[in-house]
Amino acid sequence: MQDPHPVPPFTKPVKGSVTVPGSKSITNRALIIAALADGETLLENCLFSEDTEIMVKALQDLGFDVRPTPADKTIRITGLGGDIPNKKADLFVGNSGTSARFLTAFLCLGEGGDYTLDGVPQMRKRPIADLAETLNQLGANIETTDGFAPLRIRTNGLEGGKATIDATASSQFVSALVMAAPYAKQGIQIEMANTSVRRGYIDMTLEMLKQFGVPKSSLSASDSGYNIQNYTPYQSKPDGYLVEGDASAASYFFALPVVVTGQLEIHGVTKESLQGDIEFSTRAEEAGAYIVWDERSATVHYEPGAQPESLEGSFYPYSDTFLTAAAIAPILHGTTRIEGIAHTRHQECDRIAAMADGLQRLGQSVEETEGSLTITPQPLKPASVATYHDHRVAMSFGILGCYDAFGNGQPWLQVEDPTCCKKTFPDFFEVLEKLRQDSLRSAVL
Ligand SMILES: O=C(O)C1=C[C@@H](OP(=O)(O)O)[C@@H](O)[C@H](O)C1
Ligand SMILES: C=C(OP(=O)(O)O)C(=O)O
Repeated sequence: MQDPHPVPPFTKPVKGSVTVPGSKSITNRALIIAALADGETLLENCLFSEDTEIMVKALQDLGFDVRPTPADKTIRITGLGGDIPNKKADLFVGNSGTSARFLTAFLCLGEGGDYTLDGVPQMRKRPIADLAETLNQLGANIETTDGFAPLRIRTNGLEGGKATIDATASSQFVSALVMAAPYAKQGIQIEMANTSVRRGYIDMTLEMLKQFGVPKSSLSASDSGYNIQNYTPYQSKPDGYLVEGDASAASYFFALPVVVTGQLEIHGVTKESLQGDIEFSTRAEEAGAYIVWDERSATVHYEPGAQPESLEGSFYPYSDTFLTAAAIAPILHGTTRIEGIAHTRHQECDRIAAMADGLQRLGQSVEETEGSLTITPQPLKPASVATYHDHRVAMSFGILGCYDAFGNGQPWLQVEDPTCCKKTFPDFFEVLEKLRQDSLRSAVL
């Protein structure tokens, strides 16, 4: 793929269908849970991307039998009931937050192990100290490097019991603890140090514990914390566990008709998703889209000539999608103000700064605070947009680039380092181009 990638605009309303890849959050949780269960699990509709390959490779490095078959989107994995076979391993987690946090807690369950866990330079800046501290309160032995990766983890099983966590920086800390909890000697009772935590992701984790056989009576959740009992092992799923389509990835396709008008079927999504990011569909409706839901798909309609409304308010619960909203703000009517996103300054990159930079290059008026971004549309200028190794920056601006800003069908927005979307959606730009071609063809028919 050319770098920077000139995004070819849609010159006709979108008309077609797209299937979103499997959910990253669910694939990586299911891998951890299935590795802890006793026996073989078949995971279906898995995501095959950098973040899930990192998790698969880490589990293989730990001695698990994990067999991915990308052609049919399945992964077979044999769980060992809480045992971790290899006692020494140096794990590489790239820039995958879920892998880094989930594996840290998972490793602590092993007996007699000595591990290191490290990633790319950006991972060495992403928060993990609060998780390590809480695990140490629960009997683990984790050394950080001044509060960050690389970590050294020496293991002797996890005692568990009561601990406090500050999960302001990442909800993944709590999800990591919750998934390990049934194998901690005393279970885990987590008290939240404060109430600002993105509960949707923890609810997803608790729901998956139940799907893998943990009885409801062994789990309790309240505003102040979570209590997960021990001796509630996961049940393997030899007949299959179906991973939902990725709701964060779906946000790009909920936004596309708002940008280019038309009608788009999105397959693999469900309104009753385990993933909070499905709420972006409601924001697309606020912008003027009309959505019809089916059991496993949604059809998004946007009438040519409609005036897309601006978006306002908190994206805190589903902040992976704030970038989608920010990128389409230039074509919305009025000022878009996005709040509740301070924590995204410590993710794949400083996401607020990255979006502000790209939008300014495109001629937009942008104001940022520590936790918000305000975009007032201005005439668009052709530009090349930096993506800071962040898949969501690349994909979001990819959607804006589909807008035929100058009415001549010529690319005007270039996405730098477009292959960074391999983190969660390796063929994103190919899928977008196919939709454009399909839309051209349907317009001719
Ligand atoms: O638990 C998960 O699967 C995720 C939680 C969120 O992270 P933080 O809670 O660290 O913001 C989200 O941004 C990430 O893409 C996936
Ligand atoms: C923040 C993200 O990922 P992670 O934290 O899993 O690296 C993301 O995918 O937007």
